[in-house]
Amino acid sequence: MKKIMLAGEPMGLFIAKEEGPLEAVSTFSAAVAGAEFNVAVGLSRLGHEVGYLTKLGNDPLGKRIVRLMEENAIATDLLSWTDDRPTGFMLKGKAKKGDPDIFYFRKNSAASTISREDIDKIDFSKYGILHITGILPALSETARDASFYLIQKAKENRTMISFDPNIRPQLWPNRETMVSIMNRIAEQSDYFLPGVKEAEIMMQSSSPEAIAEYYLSRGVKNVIVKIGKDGAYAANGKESFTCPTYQEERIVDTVGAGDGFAAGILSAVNEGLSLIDAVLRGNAIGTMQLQSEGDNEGLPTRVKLNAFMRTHALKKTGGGK
Ligand SMILES: Nc1ncnc2c1ncn2[C@@H]1O[C@H](COP(=O)(O)OP(=O)(O)OP(=O)(O)O)[C@@H](O)[C@H]1O
Ligand SMILES: O=C(O)C(=O)C[C@H](O)[C@H](O)CO
Repeated sequence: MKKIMLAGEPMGLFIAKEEGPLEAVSTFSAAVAGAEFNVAVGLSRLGHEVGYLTKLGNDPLGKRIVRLMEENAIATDLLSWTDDRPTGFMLKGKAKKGDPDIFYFRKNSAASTISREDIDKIDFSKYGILHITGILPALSETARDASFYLIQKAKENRTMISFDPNIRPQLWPNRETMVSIMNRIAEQSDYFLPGVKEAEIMMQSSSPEAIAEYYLSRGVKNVIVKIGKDGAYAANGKESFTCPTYQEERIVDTVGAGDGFAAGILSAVNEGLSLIDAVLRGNAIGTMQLQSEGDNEGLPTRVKLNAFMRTHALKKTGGGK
């Protein structure tokens, strides 16, 4: 099996220990966030070799992130350091229900300086899949240029491209630029993994079938639309189906479910599993991730994943997210 490459920004994460507005919280616990970081952790826990292209500030948060990468067996050879910029961080609230409040401190961060020079030294022949999200191109002009350069290099080396839009409007100058860049990247992907609400922002339909048809007709090989508690809809031009997700015991924090889902899909693709088995695994890990507070602590080892899939029933569908 080839390695999987992730590219993006890991951040310090401070999670509120009590409910209420972020400015009133008195106790936070420290962890690490980052959409691509979460996917890297998920893949590595399942035994896949992962490389993570990023840039860290030479500061305590950067050191915390690299320590967590090492603890999770994520290769650090694509990582670089800078003394001039800080590692970004974010605050996350504790929600009674639904998505928690978040606030970023990441403008001009170390990772926002990722550029072509960081990519030129990579030997793409070792990597079977490149996974990126819509966060990297939102970080800065150089990071946006680097995102397209990564895609170009991946294509030249026949490395498959997986793209999760992870739409973060607060990081973009305006909606029009965001949608146009997202669509330019999506159309070049082999695996496109939007949430149904994200796809609606990108192509104005909330019908999973219409979303898949739209991107397949533009050359995407596999479209897998995440539909929250209704699981996911997948299509690749040969087959299409809706796959229910698993019954959860309790939802602790909704953040990171999509990243867990991506780890499930990419691990299965790298292992040569069928589309339906990939989506079942994506659904299982997405559901497992909902049941823990951090953005990546709920991501399972293979033993835990197999036990979860064996002992949990599939949910009955209906009623949207
Ligand atoms: N309420 C739920 N019950 C069971 N499984 C869920 C629930 N919500 C999400 N999931 C699982 O997690 C997957 C990803 O969740 P979702 O559709 O919310 O993706 P997303 O919008 O990318 O998430 P996020 O960006 O918040 O991480 C779903 O496809 C599903 O398998
Ligand atoms: O919101 C972001 O930019 C992050 O990368 C932090 C979180 O870990 C991520 O949103 C989870 O998908």
